[in-house]
Amino acid sequence: MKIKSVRARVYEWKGKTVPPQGNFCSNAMDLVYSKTESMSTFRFHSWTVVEIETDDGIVGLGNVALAPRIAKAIIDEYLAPLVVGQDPWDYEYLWQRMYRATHAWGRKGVTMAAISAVDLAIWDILGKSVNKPVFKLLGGRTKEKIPCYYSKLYRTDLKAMQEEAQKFKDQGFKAFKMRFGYGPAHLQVGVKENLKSVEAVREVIGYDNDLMLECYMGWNLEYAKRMLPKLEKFEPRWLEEPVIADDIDGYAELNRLTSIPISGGEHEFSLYGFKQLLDKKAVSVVQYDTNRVGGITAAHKINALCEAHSVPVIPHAGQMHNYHLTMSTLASPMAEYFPIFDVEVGNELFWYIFDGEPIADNGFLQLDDHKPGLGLTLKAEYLDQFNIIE
Ligand SMILES: O=C(O)[C@H](O)[C@H](O)[C@@H](O)CO
Ligand SMILES: [Mg+2]
Repeated sequence: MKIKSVRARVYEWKGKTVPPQGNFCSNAMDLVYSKTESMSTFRFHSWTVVEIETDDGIVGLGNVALAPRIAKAIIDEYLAPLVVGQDPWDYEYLWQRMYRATHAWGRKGVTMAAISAVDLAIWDILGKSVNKPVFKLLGGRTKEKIPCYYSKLYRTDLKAMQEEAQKFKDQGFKAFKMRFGYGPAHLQVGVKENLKSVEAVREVIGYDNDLMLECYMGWNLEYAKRMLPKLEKFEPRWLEEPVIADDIDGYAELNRLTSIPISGGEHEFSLYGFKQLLDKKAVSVVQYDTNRVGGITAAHKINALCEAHSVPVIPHAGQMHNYHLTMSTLASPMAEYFPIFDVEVGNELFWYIFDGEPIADNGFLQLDDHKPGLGLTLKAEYLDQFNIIE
């Protein structure tokens, strides 16, 4: 079997979007003075879809959501020529080819995200060519079904957050991730507002359910050190991305400082990036995203590294490409889950592009032992709400 063609298209959403309400989500831009709403930098309203076809007609589907137009350019210009004509079963060789050929300017960020999308499509081909789901090629079924946590609860008004938490608690979720809305720039008022939101959500979900707290790189080391002691009484399962991804020593100091596990990784890339996080004991929960970190070829290696360090892997953002990794290892106890809703920040946009994503049932996800590859197809229903760039 040989790779015959690589097609990368950008799906740009032109449909309705719900503008962020309230103090929506603390984020890395909060500390940078600007007249625009700080979260406006972090929109995922377009997505790159990669289709790789083999000479015997199998089509593998990959995707990438970081800097989609740039990712497409990198795939078209640099990565496609490296894999066309090659055997997809030589996936490690192909991965190294893409990684090393772009090493002078790649390694992390959008280049690794582009490599991830190609690698996902290759693994989709491998599964389809032997009529097995990808997780059966990685380690098989390690769970009867995958526990997942409800991930949204952006910082709107407290009553709305409580209603949202109640709605999904009633749907059987046993774990919830909420977003802080305030950081260092909001002074003591922001500290109080952050604590009020955690108290409000705990009031609804109680202490028999897990609560995770998301900072999305919006704090800094000094602010996090002030906040952590105040948060301990709420018994969070983890505090996520309290500092920017490059502040690995900051992560490590926080992770040593308190009983609250520090999590991160959705903005880290490659096996080497996670070796550094783990060697420095910078995180207690690893959250790579398989469509960013280097695809399944890289994520599978990182799962083994996390197992050796006894650090759980709970990949960022759910989605099928992550569920196969979670299903295939005991090192990954659960998955993130974004339910489908009107397009807002855009984490949920994949629901409008792909068919085949599992719907959570009573806080669990199920994968099909007999659905080959990643198990996704392209959805036709919303095509008229996308501009598609070939
Ligand atoms: O962990 C997450 O789900 C991410 O940080 C979100 O993708 C981001 O949009 C902030 O909520
Ligand atoms: Mg996050």
